[in-house]
Amino acid sequence: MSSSSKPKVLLLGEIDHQPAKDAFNSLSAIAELVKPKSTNREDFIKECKSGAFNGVKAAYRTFNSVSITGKIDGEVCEVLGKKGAGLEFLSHNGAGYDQCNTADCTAAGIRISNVPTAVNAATADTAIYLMLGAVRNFNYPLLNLRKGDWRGKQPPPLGHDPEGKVLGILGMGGIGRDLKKKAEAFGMKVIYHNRNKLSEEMSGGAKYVGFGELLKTCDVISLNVPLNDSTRHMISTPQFDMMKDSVVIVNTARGAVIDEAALVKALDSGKVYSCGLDVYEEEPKVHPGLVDNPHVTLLPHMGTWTVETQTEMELWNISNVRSALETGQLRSPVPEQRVMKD
Ligand SMILES: O=CC(=O)O
Repeated sequence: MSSSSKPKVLLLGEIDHQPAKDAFNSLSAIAELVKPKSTNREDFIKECKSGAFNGVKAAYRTFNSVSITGKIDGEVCEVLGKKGAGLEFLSHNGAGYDQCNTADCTAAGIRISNVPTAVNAATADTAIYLMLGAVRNFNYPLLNLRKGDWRGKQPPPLGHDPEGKVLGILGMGGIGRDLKKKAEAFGMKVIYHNRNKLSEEMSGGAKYVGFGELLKTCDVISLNVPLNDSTRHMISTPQFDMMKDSVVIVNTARGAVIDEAALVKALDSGKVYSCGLDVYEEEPKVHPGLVDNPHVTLLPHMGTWTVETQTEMELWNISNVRSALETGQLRSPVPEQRVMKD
């Protein structure tokens, strides 16, 4: 096949791990691999309009490529999709694809895939770390030790044991289910709320409860839902008001699922005992009320940040691109578009 007759694959962002670099480069047998020259959205849109990506069938994108393209919204879909470069498949390297507007992509004939499953264990591990940090109040003594002040002038406040506490998992997808198993090893009782009640086998016997009951009855609440119009700020002041006093909040999903300003107020009032967060409403900005609070456990979006998981995610994402090129179908299309066919 001459290179001009091959479809193009657009790489938006970087592939970091050697097995995945090799897998991506092997696509050159069936596609022309192209990268944008642009480093910002304005230039990227101009580059699309210049025809540089015409004939692009599939694109591999990373979370950080948002710095090149901005959000994948109507404006970007216009120049990349069927009225522009002709992109048909957009493979997002991550479980959460809220940077891509699915309705705009659908309208432009672009089908999206994400990376489920591969992220589960590492993200659930991160939730466990954050939960233990918050429940045991480990951040406060940790800060004193690093200041050379051992346990501080006063003994640090006592933490709590996870043993015997009720963990409510909001969103019982793959990550939620993995977290359930791990939390049970700490002696926690797990209940969950989800759009749909799962089979006994899928839920591993965890009790399904309504949203309100979960808010009212849990000692620890972990957020494991995708960010979309119906989950944005699903936890705000009215929901905090329904929770038990001294509840602990854990978020490894997306920051905007929680109203961050309302969380800071609930922490300041003592309604929320502590929280463990990996994600924030306006990353990389973190609310000063969180940064300045020595009792909360915070990470800078590290949920899947391990060699094994990152490698597995990159390989999975490449398998979506390959499947799109070879079969015209994505391996793991996003739920909103699962019925979309040619
Ligand atoms: O945030 C990480 C992911 O969405 O996979």
